[in-house]
Amino acid sequence: MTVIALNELSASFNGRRVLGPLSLEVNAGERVALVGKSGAGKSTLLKLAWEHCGPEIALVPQDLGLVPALSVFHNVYMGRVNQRSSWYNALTLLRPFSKDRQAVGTILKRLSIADKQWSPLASLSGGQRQRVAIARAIYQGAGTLIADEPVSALDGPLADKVMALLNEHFNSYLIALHDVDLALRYCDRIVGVADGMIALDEPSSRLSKADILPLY
Ligand SMILES: Nc1ncnc2c1ncn2[C@@H]1O[C@H](COP(=O)(O)OP(=O)(O)OP(=O)(O)O)[C@@H](O)[C@H]1O
Repeated sequence: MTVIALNELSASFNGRRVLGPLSLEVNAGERVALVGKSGAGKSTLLKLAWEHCGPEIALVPQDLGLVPALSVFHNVYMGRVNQRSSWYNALTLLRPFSKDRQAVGTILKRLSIADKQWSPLASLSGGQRQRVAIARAIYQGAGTLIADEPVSALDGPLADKVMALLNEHFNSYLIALHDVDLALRYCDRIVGVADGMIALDEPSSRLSKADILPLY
């Protein structure tokens, strides 16, 4: 089964083509890293992919899409806001139900930010905010994830921990990663983008770092 299917996709800004035309499929069970240098077109590709295939696919956008005025809990809860009735959401805004507090707390604990559950998002660091956006995606409960550099603000051991958690929660994903070692370690397939086109598409098991570095 295909979970992400893009057919002859292209994108232009101000009359300049920055992506495609390209086609890309991600099958259920495939964890795909999108790699390539800055400006290659990865974010544009991910945005279009989510527009074509969302909203049942979880998303971690590059700008995270969090609400600074809300608590960490409520930002994570947003992952399920469309799955709940409006009265349930209104009550949650005032006084969250204990089962939701627990479920969110468990995810935050795995991301080493359980102590921040009731902090305003605005008081968090960049790396902590990134983990809140990841928690929201996990809480959504979708099987597939699209994420744009979701661990870019995390140090080495934490980035490893978070990638392992994503592999635990998502059966399939398409994730832009600038860290080639992480891509090779956690993803089954590497798709390289250069000048808005797919320049590499291989199983990770057939690639070494040296095969990917020419894309940069
Ligand atoms: N809103 C926009 N208006 C004009 N040009 C844009 C816009 N967004 C992206 N571009 C251009 O499209 C091209 C691809 O950008 P994109 O953000 O997709 O690259 P990227 O590979 O994700 O880069 P990075 O790794 O730095 O995030 C770049 O040349 C960029 O300048």
